[in-house]
Amino acid sequence: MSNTSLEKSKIRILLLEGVHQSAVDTLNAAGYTNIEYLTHSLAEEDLIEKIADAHFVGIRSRTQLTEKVFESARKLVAVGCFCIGTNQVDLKAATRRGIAVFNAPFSNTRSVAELVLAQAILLLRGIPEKNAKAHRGEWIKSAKDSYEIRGKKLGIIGYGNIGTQFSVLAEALGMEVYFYDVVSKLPIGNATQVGTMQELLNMADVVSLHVPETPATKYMFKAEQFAQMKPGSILMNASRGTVVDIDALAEALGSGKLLGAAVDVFPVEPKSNNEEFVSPLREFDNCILTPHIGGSTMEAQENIGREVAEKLAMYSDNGTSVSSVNFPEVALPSHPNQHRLLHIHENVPGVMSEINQVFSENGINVCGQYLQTKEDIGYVVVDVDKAYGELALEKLLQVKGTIRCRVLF
Ligand SMILES: NC(=O)c1ccc[n+]([C@@H]2O[C@H](COP(=O)([O-])OP(=O)(O)OC[C@H]3O[C@@H](n4cnc5c(N)ncnc54)[C@H](O)[C@@H]3O)[C@@H](O)[C@H]2O)c1
Ligand SMILES: O=C(O)[C@H](O)COP(=O)(O)O
Repeated sequence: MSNTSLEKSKIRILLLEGVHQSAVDTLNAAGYTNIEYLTHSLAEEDLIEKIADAHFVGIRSRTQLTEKVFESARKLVAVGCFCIGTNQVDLKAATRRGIAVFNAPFSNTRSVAELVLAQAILLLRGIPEKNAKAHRGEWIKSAKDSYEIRGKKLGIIGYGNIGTQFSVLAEALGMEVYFYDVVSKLPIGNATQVGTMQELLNMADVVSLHVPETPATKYMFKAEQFAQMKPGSILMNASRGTVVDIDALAEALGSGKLLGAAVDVFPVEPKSNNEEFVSPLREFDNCILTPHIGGSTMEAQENIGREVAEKLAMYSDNGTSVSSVNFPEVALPSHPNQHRLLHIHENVPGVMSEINQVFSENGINVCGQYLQTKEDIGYVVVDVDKAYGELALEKLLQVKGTIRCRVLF
């Protein structure tokens, strides 16, 4: 598969799921105007049809980029996830095809941390239930099961960008913070890392999940973990819907084991705002249900739009792959008066020597060369005199192990 440098007006960009206007503005400012903008996600068949012509696609957490979808994405150069999670993308399938995947690892983390902090306060005061009842005409003026957040123990599972920010905010309100993570982490403030999840669950008044979706986190929170929680404690999940067994949570709420819960992410989420939200948790007034809006603030979305669009434009303009989640990371200078060859290949012995032979055997002077490998793939970028760009591309495409190669003018 190959690509020569396309005029920017011919580079087709498909943006889905209503990414912020800042993404469009950033791409336009970089000269990319051939943009199809949709406010919703697409069902697999429609996506397969639309993505066939796209060079770049921008998605959020809802769009599933599967092996089957990539199979039809013959022109696709890169994917921009305008969010943190990349579990909706078959990264192996993308990598095998030399498609770089980018995301926005930080921009919405503060928004999530603020939301869970607010939820912890509301749940400890029994507000969701009192509010729901008041809407139905009931008046529950009572201090029963109503607590201050000050002095309570917060247990964070997954002490990454969101977990650490929540930790700092919670300490500022007087919480005692403990965390469990598979990696040894530097505690921020006075937080304490504990050795096992059970230890955390046995002591925490509020438990909050902030892990990514991985095979190890899939249903990591089920009946066994609810049994280990303190009676009258709270569970919050703004990570991924597959992390918690929802039936076990419904059971823990139904039995009165938990004081309350807050859930922002679900194993199955409606595909659009027009679809009904179905969940066994709907019956519980002491469970805050939010439609996967942890990162949905104006600030976060605007920043994400700009950040990911910049990464896509940069990769398209000069091959820079810094902060890609699946690709060797190469930071590249501009290449005035030269042609830049971007060669993605299987990371096996012999490929680089064959690539270098292409230049020596054809008398092509190399003006700059940058190489990085990551697991199964290698990414070499070679700048040559502009007289030789086309020839070098033709020869590089014949190198055994080539996944794709394009030249930038
Ligand atoms: N609700 C939302 O709108 C929303 C918004 C942003 C992010 N998220 C979700 O939150 C997740 C966390 O975001 P982040 O920015 O803090 O990610 P991060 O990568 O910075 O942190 C994740 C932490 O989880 C830890 N971890 C991984 N596997 C674990 C396991 N099995 N047990 C314990 N700890 C484990 C990691 O070591 C890391 O410290 C994202 O992956 C995303 O799925 C949801
Ligand atoms: O991974 C993320 O950043 C969050 O789940 C937010 O996803 P969204 O962009 O679909 O709201």
